[in-house]
Amino acid sequence: MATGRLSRTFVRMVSTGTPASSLVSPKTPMPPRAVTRLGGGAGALSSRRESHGFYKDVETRPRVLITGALGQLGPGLAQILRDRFGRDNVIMSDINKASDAVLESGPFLYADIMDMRALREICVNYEIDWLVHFGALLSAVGESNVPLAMQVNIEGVHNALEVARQYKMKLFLPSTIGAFGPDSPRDPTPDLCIQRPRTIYGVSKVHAELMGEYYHHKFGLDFRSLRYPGVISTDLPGGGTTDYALHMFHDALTTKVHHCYLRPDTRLPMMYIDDLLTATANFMQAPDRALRMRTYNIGSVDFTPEELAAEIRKYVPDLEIVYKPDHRQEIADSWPQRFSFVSAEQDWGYRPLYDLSGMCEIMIQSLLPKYKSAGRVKEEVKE
Ligand SMILES: NC(=O)C1=CN([C@@H]2O[C@H](COP(=O)(O)OP(=O)(O)OC[C@H]3O[C@@H](n4cnc5c(N)ncnc54)[C@H](O)[C@@H]3O)[C@@H](O)[C@H]2O)C=CC1
Ligand SMILES: CC(=O)[C@H](N)C(=O)O
Repeated sequence: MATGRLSRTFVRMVSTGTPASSLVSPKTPMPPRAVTRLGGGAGALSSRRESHGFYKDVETRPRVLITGALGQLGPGLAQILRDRFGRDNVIMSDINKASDAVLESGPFLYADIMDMRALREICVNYEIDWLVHFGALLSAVGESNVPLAMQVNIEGVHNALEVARQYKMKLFLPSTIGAFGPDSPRDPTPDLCIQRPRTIYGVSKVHAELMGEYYHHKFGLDFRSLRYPGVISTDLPGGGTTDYALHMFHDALTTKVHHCYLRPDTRLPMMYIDDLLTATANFMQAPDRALRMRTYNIGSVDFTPEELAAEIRKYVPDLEIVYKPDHRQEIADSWPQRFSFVSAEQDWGYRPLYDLSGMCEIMIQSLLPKYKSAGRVKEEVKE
């Protein structure tokens, strides 16, 4: 069948609500772990692992499902895991419609994390070994819709935990600097300290950390979590408090004016996406014996809006920042200013590569050609 025809069929299946587990991009039929040795046609996915004959590959080539994979972090993590475990062993899923680029890149499914039956079906039918649970509402969006944030960030986590327990999968779900609050030590914030966050996002993440650790101790679930700082990437973020930093890069290259919703001296921990995704993949692969804890802080730099602006002005000297703090200021004021990640360094060899100037350099280098080709770069930028 022609790809174009299959593609339209896929879109129709999504929009008419066909059960999640039956939706695989036909552009990317999902073969078993190692098609070459199976010798069957692509797409001849069996529900019985022994028919693949690759039991021992579970360690080195696990099959991974990523929920909420269409956000800021999912596509990048899918890419890294596909490089390590094979394209078809990493299935992206979300409740949003995937772009052509995502559909071309590997298997994609519709999966709502609130739909427990569909999650079960996917995990059984596609023999999922590792569940990466990214589906969530971030801090600013969460505050504007608390009931939905409670559903997605709390009930969704319950579903992920239960599915992972029932089918003996490894579960990774990220936590955040937002899991700390104004009573936590903020400079630096260690792994273990008082956690009394003031946002529904933070509360739900502390809940996820504690529930994951409880499932680990009670049921032996291989639960792992990293507390991420604000993530800097060329892809735009999904509604958090740290988002200003990404928008500042985009505004610098286009309008040269950034309206900042935080005060100029608001310090927050941040890191570049490549460091974060590599760390996540390494942490998931780290031997269990190396982990003294199930939840670790990671990070690399911390800066304020005025420090970031000063660094970006090395490329765009006339960048103007207009400060107009809003409700997100209160959230930022309750979060860590500097993050301690010595335990991650000691236990499983965490090593970030990008400092503030390296991060700015790669962001400008990556964004500039895109904006130039779109004819949106306002004037000369120092490369
Ligand atoms: N991006 C960041 O700076 C940080 C992210 N994190 C965590 O990393 C994870 C991924 O973050 P991002 O990619 O930035 O988030 P994002 O907001 O960009 O994407 C979240 C995705 O979840 C999906 N989603 C929402 N409701 C869903 C549902 N019911 N079922 C399935 N999917 C659903 C959305 O469609 C969206 O594609 C989240 O758990 C977040 O809390 C933690 C700290 C920092
Ligand atoms: C740090 C985060 O968890 C996220 N970027 C947010 O600002 O909500």
